[in-house]
Amino acid sequence: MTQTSLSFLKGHGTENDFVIVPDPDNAIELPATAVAKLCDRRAGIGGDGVLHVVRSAAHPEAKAMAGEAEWFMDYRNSDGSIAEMCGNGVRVFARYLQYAGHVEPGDLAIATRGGVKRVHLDKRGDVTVSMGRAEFPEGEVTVSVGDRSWPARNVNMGNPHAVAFVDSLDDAGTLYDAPPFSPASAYPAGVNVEFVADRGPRHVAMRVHERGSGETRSCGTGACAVAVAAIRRDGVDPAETGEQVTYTVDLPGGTLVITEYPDGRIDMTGPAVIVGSGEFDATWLAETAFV
Ligand SMILES: N[C@@H](CCC[C@H](N)C(=O)O)C(=O)O
Repeated sequence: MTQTSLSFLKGHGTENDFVIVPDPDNAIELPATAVAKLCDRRAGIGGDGVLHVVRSAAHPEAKAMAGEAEWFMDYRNSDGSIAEMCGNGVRVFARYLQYAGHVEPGDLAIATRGGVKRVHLDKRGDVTVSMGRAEFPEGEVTVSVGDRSWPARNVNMGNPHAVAFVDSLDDAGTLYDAPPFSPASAYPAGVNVEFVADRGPRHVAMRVHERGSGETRSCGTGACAVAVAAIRRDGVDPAETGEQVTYTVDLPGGTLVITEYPDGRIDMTGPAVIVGSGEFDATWLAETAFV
């Protein structure tokens, strides 16, 4: 069925920005070309990705989670590719549910491809997400910029990350292109690459090149990957010390606070903002070929 009217919202979390498309009954499909057009900053609304808001019961990938979480975050990168998880996206998604009157501030659960995420929504300002546990797949990885290379920590936060500690964030260069990594077989489905510099005790700064979106001003899963990599580098792994540990992660678009607990659970706290809302023009919509 061709879509003749559709509304959208625009939101961001530490300037990782999203086009939000409410579609409770999962009535539209989002081909990669349509997502890329929505995210185009000149010919579309513009964003690092799309948050397609669907009731879990109405989406084949989320049905099994419907008993636990009413809403499913169907996340897409700006090139139209599908990702397992988006940490900033899930905070903005929660803020949207409040904005639309679907939930009250407090505790809620959101279904994602990375499983059900528990969220605590302050009335305004911050949202905390329980991000689950990091995994550290085996294997040495190297990332490069020009003729310089760094060893990178392989971290999986539901989605893949390569975390490289550098002296200066300028070492990452322009980040127009995805930094090459080796071995080439390390990330068959691509990877998000983080460059990290120290700012003080338990305080780091990072830049990220996101799979499917390019350099963004923030990445929530990336900030978690960076924090757990820094925690292990600094020898304060909560599983060993028995103490929870909190790191502050500065990104170009703001600051995220990450806590890891002795059982490996990770909480991420940061802002989530709804900027505004609108209706797509019917002609633009028809040309954009939503299915
Ligand atoms: N910006 C997101 C991550 C989005 C997905 C990522 N680009 C991928 O393909 O894995 C975040 O805030 O976590």
